[in-house]
Amino acid sequence: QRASDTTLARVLVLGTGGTIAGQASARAGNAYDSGKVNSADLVAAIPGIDKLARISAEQIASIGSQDMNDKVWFDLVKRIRAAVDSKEVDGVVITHGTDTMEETAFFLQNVLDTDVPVVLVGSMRPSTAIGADGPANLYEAMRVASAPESRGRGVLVVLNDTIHGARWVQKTNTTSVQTFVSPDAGPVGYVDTGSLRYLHPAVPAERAKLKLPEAPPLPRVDIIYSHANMDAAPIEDAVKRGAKGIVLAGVGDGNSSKAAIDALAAAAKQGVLVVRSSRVGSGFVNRNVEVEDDKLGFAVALDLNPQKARVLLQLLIAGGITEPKAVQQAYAAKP
Ligand SMILES: NC(=O)C[C@H](N)C(=O)O
Repeated sequence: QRASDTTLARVLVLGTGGTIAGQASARAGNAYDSGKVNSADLVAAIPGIDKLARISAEQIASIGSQDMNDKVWFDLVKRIRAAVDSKEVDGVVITHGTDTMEETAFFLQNVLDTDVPVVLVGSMRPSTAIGADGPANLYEAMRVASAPESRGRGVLVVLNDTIHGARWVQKTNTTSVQTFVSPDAGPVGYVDTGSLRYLHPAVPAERAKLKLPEAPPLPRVDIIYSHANMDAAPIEDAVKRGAKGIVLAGVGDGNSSKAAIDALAAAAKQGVLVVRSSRVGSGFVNRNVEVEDDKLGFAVALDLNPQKARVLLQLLIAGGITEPKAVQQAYAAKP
């Protein structure tokens, strides 16, 4: 960081861990431990990144994103809001594991109310790997976060030269560096070390304007995975353990066996909010096609996959929403 660089954007890097901060382990040839390198060291190792922005780095957590949790989410929101409110930043980069990156991105999108670019970045190979993808991804995320044309696009995910929107992005491959895709919408743009291209102009976000409770945890919402020969037990168990909402990761267009649908209807009657989504990985779940949503009191997740549908339902319940109709409206919004 040089004093003469005051024309450069100010970007705050918030580290949470993940493979991008991973280090090789002796367990196996390709083994590693997530979240070992802090974000300041990740940035310092990238030649030329200081020419993109005036960078400050802080550590919020050091975890694999399989351990991502409400506390880290609330801490991220608090720090980002403080930075935005005090006008100390022009952009934010969050280093994050890829496993639950889409959930964190979607959560932040629903609760942050700012035009400042917030960009999540990770990697599929640890920092010590041959051909580590983290440095290029982080460089590109910095480019995106520091660019004025990234303003007003909501929360973004950058990996492998591609920029995705929080609503649409999902991890689709267990190991490939080309793991993130947006099956129902396509990416919002492309970035490499020399260029940044958005495919469409920024449209003002229809924000869900969801109010976060003062402190974690968010209400309990369970995802129930549907399959052949499905009985009612997993749904009845979820109700017994106090789930306030159930997201069905249904077969096909968000469907399940008669026993499971009956159990969901019984849960809905007791005031548990039920949202049907699909385990398929792309496409919309529409209302009343094979399931009588109006009659049974269900909402459908539309394009949201089960893990994102869960986050939204948690936020809605936390915000005091109790009616399936109001739930349905929130799923239709495009924050
Ligand atoms: N590629 C990765 O980042 C996977 C890792 N388990 C994580 O999500 O933290």
